Amino acid sequence: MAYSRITLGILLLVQMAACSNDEPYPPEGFSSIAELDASIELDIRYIGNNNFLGRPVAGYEGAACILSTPAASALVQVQRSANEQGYSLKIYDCFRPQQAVDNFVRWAADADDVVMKASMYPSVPKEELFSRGYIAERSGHSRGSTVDLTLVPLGTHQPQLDPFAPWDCRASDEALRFPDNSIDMGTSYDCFDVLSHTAHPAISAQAMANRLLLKELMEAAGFENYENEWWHYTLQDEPFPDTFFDFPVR
Ligand SMILES: C[C@@H](N)C(=O)N[C@H](C)C(=O)O
Ligand SMILES: [Zn+2]
Repeated sequence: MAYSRITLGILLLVQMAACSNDEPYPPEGFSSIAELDASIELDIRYIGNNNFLGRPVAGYEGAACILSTPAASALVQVQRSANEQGYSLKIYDCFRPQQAVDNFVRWAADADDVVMKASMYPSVPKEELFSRGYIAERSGHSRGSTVDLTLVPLGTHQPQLDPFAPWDCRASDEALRFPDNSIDMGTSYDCFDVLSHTAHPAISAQAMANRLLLKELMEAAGFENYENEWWHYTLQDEPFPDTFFDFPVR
């Protein structure tokens, strides 16, 4: 009798595991950009060390861009328009699970963990990154229709780099910033600084023209820029405006 109960229990566990493996991925209502348009370059920063923490972030199991299906389809339109002008989109982050945001919050609470401070937030005290609007505790990314991205010349690729070298994300000389095949946007991605505010006047005329080109292309497809970060766009007509999802990125 005891043996058959154990057997039944094991069978139930096996069945539960099989069911959970059968769940569709990405979940209903979401799409993977690589499946819709493989020409869009992916440089998903939070899966590795090249980010403001200097280490992989919780919830990133693959270098994928998952977005709500309307946001993903709109981005494919943007890619077509960018291609006509000799550029491709390059994506740094898309859907961001709540566990990743919680990881940012834990990281921010550790005042001793400042490995990337000099290169990525040199002029902002770490404890003010949230209050100054550079990172959010409830992020639009977790609603699935927000994307961090740039424009790259067609045919180029992200160069290899040492994320821990003494880069300066605000340097006017591009060679001193993190190497990136992005066109010059005035600062590096995730450079938490006033110079990253989209309309900040102290960047070069070329960098401002490049930011405005990205903005025009994105707005034409229904996205809205966040004024504190030239790279951050949200689909205005987002399908899940009140839901913060927590499935992993893969
Ligand atoms: C962390 C940065 N890439 C970003 O997306 N910031 C905004 C404010 C957010 O966290 O939603
Ligand atoms: Zn963002």
